[in-house]
Amino acid sequence: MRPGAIVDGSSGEVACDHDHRYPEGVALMRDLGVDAYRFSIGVDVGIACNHAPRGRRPLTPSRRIDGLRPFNGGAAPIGREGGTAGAGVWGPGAVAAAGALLVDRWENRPSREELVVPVTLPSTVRLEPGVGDAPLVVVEHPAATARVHAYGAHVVAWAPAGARDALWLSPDAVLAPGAAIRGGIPLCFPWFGPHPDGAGPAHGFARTSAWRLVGATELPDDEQRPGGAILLTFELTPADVDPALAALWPHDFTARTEVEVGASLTVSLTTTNHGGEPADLTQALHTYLAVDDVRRARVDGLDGGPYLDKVDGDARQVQDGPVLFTGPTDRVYRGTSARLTVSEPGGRTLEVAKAGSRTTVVWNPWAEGASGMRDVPDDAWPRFVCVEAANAADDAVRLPAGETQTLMTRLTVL
Ligand SMILES: O=P(O)(O)OC[C@H]1O[C@H](O)[C@H](O)[C@@H](O)[C@@H]1O
Repeated sequence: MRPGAIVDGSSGEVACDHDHRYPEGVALMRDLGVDAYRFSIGVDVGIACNHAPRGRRPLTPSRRIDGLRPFNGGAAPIGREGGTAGAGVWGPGAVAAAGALLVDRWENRPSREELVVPVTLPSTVRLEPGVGDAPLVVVEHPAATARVHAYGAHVVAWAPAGARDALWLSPDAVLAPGAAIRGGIPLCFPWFGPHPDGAGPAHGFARTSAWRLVGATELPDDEQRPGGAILLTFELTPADVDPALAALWPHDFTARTEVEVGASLTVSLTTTNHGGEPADLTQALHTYLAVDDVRRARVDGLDGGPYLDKVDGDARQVQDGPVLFTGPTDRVYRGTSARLTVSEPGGRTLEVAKAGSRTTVVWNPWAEGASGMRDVPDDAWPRFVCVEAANAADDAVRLPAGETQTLMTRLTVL
């Protein structure tokens, strides 16, 4: 379309954006006096809107749409259990109910205040502008400093007192809604790697969703935590997730991320399945460890472990000795539970401990892989190695209805 041909400057670039523009759409329908509207409604909308997810305001009874069903009948009501998604021709009552639903969804969208539930921040914690409306939580505690984005519940920096940062964050990391932050500890959830049907983005929706900060607490100096620590807690429910992405994993869940900032950094991801069916998931705490030069680094603790070699067509291999880096490395070690160390000659040693994890992923893209990544400078790939506590591939998790599961990793500079 010729630029400038439309008076208000619109172009054909966005042909249909109902998801973002539904308030205008509903208003337009009202102005036009239409009495029927053909559309489809997804289970995720039913889940997100027809009951109050934990931590969110309940819908007012007049706006609930229990029993909403297509005119042609046959589809079950969309209720708390999920029900049946349907498409059909809807009558005036349904249009009014759907309009109310859309308005409710809009009115119930997380506000800046909801993304920071009123928690009393310890004096060593402050909020700074982060990504979109989701703040950056800055911790400056005598035991350690850290920076954690509520967007993705993503730790981007952690340095124990007197030490340099143990995590690598790309200087070209994109900090914008919709983008995954390159570096730190991205949370890969509820799937790791490509979406099982190829329908969604890599590594799930957790890393591109705005989590709610629901707690910031000072933990005492004791034997377990010398020097004390700060515990940050973030939560995510389907209502916090872009509905198009939430629909790709249609389960009613609460995910809770706890970040303990102290002499060690502990990150845990706890998932509760509130639905009536088991939920299948894969996941990773995709830790980018800072190293001086990955070509001189070694990972100990995986000797003898079977792995899938993703740079060799998922060939099944067995680790012999420490992991050394001589080219693109992308390995999924199976059945691992041991503590690992990452070290360099004359450099520091990082310990990576974990719990609730059967898989360890070790990754570095090397020059050829990094050259295709716009958020990694060409000369930056030697500066990190990813050692990821995960449950993936053959170690996927089936979370039964009503149950809770936790994946945890703990970093310590030795
Ligand atoms: O670029 P991303 O989507 O963040 O993924 C980065 C990497 O994550 C994991 O380590 C996978 O095993 C790799 O195959 C993938 O390339």
